[in-house]
Amino acid sequence: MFATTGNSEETIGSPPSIGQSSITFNSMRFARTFPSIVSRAVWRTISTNALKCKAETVTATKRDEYYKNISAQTQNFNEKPSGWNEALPFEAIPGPKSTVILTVMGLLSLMGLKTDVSVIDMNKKLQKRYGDIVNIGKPIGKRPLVFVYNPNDMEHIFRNAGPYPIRNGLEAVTYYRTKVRPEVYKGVGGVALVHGEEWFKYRSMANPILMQPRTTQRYIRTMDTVANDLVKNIRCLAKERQNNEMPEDFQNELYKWSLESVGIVAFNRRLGCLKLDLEKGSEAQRFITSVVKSLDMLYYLDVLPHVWRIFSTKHWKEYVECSNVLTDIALKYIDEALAENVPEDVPEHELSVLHKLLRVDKQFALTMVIDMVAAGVDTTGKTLAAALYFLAKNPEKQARLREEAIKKSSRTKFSRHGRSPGQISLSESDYKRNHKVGPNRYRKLEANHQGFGYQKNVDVVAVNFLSSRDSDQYKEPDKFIPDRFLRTTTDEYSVKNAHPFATLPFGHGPRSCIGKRLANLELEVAIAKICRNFELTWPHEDMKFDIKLLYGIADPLKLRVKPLQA
Ligand code: HEM
Repeated sequence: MFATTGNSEETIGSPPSIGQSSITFNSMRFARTFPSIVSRAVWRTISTNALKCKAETVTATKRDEYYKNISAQTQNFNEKPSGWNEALPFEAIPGPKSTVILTVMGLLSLMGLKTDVSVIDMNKKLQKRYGDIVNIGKPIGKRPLVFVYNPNDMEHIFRNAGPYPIRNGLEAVTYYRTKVRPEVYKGVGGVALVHGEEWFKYRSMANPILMQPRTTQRYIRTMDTVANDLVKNIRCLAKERQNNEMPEDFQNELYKWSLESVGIVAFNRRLGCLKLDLEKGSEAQRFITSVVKSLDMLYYLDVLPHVWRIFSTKHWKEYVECSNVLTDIALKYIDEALAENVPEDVPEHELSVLHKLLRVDKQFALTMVIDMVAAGVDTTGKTLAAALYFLAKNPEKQARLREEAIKKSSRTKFSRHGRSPGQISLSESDYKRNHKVGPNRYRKLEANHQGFGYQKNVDVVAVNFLSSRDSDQYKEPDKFIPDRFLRTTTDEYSVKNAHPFATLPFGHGPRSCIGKRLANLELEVAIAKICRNFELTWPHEDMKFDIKLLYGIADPLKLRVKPLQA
């Protein structure tokens, strides 16, 4: 059922079999060395959460009862919460309100010009000037926005988001699906886009398919072959170039890897993105270009004011062009999967993710796989880029990782949960904390919700990229210090001193990232392989990081890689 069209056969270095894979670098010791901010933070927050929002544990059979319970525990939105009358009106929230910066950025984007306004600096200034809760006003075409900088307020927002948390945004995608290609999407918006009962319906169908550990387990072997292909490409690039330095567009190579990885799950086939000699007009190349470009465009269409609603901007046209390519190729792959005619009596657990989605419904499968690709390429590709950069900058940490990878590779077996006994999750490590690629967390607070002391419906942006680098939360927050996540660390570096909501890389609650297990698997396999096969160095100035749609490296990733005998 798994079609291989990529260049996966050759295994670089050792070891070839999955039980002996280099993914097994996550030994117990290393796991103790590089654990566990997010997992612990998420675990703590989930387990103490008044709403008991354990999205990943919801099974198909129990989900209705589960969510009914959550609803019962949530406040009744028809009643004003206590303290409502004493709360201040929305207008009283301090802030620029005039959205001058966003409007200027929007107008420049309308003219097709790039802006050099640093989102990070802008937020630092806003917080300094107006405090922890800032009224941004109403940017063109958007709802009124409030930025929140304090983890206590973030906690309040997430805990009170109700059973169907609303994350507004991505209106351009919704518009495309409903108005530009209604004949394809037929009103099915997709789990990342819709809200309320409709979201709950899709998410309840998708959770048991995507969030179960055995789903991840099923793809370990193929993730391993994809990572081998990436390693092979890095070897070739190093050979071709002076000083073994990666080319300026190396980030694109990492996007190819992340698309190939998520593509395996979404389309149940190798897409062939990692072929080195990929022709410009080939389907795989068109697919990569469209995915990466459409995500680029979403910064202009979604983050900046929505001028595309008024004029058909250059960015909107490019977005539509890319989305058409993406939609048509996805449709073709889905039709090919449907043509496989999987007998109805094949048990659910033997099916691939795509075939499970197709068993629900073709429309649902289409939106789900496109959402997976849209949400799973940039995020994972940027996280890998940043992780490699920090490893290159920290040779002793890199050596420790390599040593463990090599030592444990031949002994560790995968557990039935699809993890090696000591396998760390990068979401639990400093890699991820350093690279909260999703810089902000969005929630809409509902009507009659008191919010944090202000009487009004508000769209709230929890500015997580600042809180997760706040020196009040983490000592020397910009330093790559994995030991701060050790359970045994009790000094002033320990994450135990930080607020659990200060860093939320995968969000929180029932609407948190549905691809989190998958992303962690992809990253763990790739980082282990790369570290075993190369010594990474960074002989340049420090990398700049910035935010567009996501947070990530802003300079070319010109890593130097010295091939090793793995
Ligand atoms: C390092 C990689 C990734 C990071 C950091 C990340 C982060 C996030 C975050 C922060 C959210 C919003 C959560 C919230 O609002 O509480 C989200 C949502 C989502 N992610 Fe991921 N993600 C990653 C990879 C993936 C992958 C590989 C997939 C593919 C399955 C994926 C699919 C989704 C989807 C479909 C949603 C929307 C869920 C919903 O609205 O119900 N993500 N992700």
